[in-house]
Amino acid sequence: MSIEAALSFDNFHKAGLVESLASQSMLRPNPRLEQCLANSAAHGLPPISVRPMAGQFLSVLTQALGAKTVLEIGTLGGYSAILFAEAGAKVTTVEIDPAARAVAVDNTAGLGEDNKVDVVLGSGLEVMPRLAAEGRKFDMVFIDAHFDDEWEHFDWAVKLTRPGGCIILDDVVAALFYKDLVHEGQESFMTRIGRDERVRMALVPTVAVHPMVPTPAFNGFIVATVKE
Ligand SMILES: C[S@@+](CC[C@H](N)C(=O)[O-])C[C@H]1O[C@@H](n2cnc3c(N)ncnc32)[C@H](O)[C@@H]1O
Repeated sequence: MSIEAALSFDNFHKAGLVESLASQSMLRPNPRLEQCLANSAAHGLPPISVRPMAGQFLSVLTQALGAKTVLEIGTLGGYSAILFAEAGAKVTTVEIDPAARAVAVDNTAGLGEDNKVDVVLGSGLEVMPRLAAEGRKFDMVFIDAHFDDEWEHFDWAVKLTRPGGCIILDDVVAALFYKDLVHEGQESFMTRIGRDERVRMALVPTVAVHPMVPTPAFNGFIVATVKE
């Protein structure tokens, strides 16, 4: 096969197969995560937690950073919160929907003192200023709260992350398309974040299967580190 064929756009059609091959070889069985997904589905939560491979990335990142404290905005049933906790962090996770919060409390029960999950009911923009007023700082902040208030969540995340710590803003590419912000010269939450001198950052584009759409989805996240 030629290099051109190896890099062909058509290969995106096989993104699902590549992800499945990678998942089969790289992911290990995890009864707590499996139970979390089953219990979340049984309670009617939508299948929108991070995909298993993306979750594994978050887990590896937590360990690589040595993160002991993680703040998450958008808990759903607690799938990603469990990954942060199992990677060794104490997790504060914020969920606006009381029904989802109750499922997450159930799913995250029984973790140890050093990696327990505190599921706070409220919106990110209510809870983040409160945490900042308490002087809280986190090693890592993960923002995964639908396509809303990206800049505002990111701004608070910078204030709540220790110097050298890390922020992940998920679903950036999908949000840009959702809000019709993909045009030459277009101002957006991404360009605003891009001008933020408090952080260094990169957009990591992804193509992955998603249970809600039949074809592989083009998405991506911003990873940023707060300057020392
Ligand atoms: C994509 S899901 C989170 C998935 C979760 N991080 C995981 O991977 O398991 C988004 C969640 O954010 C919650 N949410 C939406 N807007 C929010 C906000 N402003 N503050 C807190 N939670 C919010 C939704 O109710 C939903 O449960």
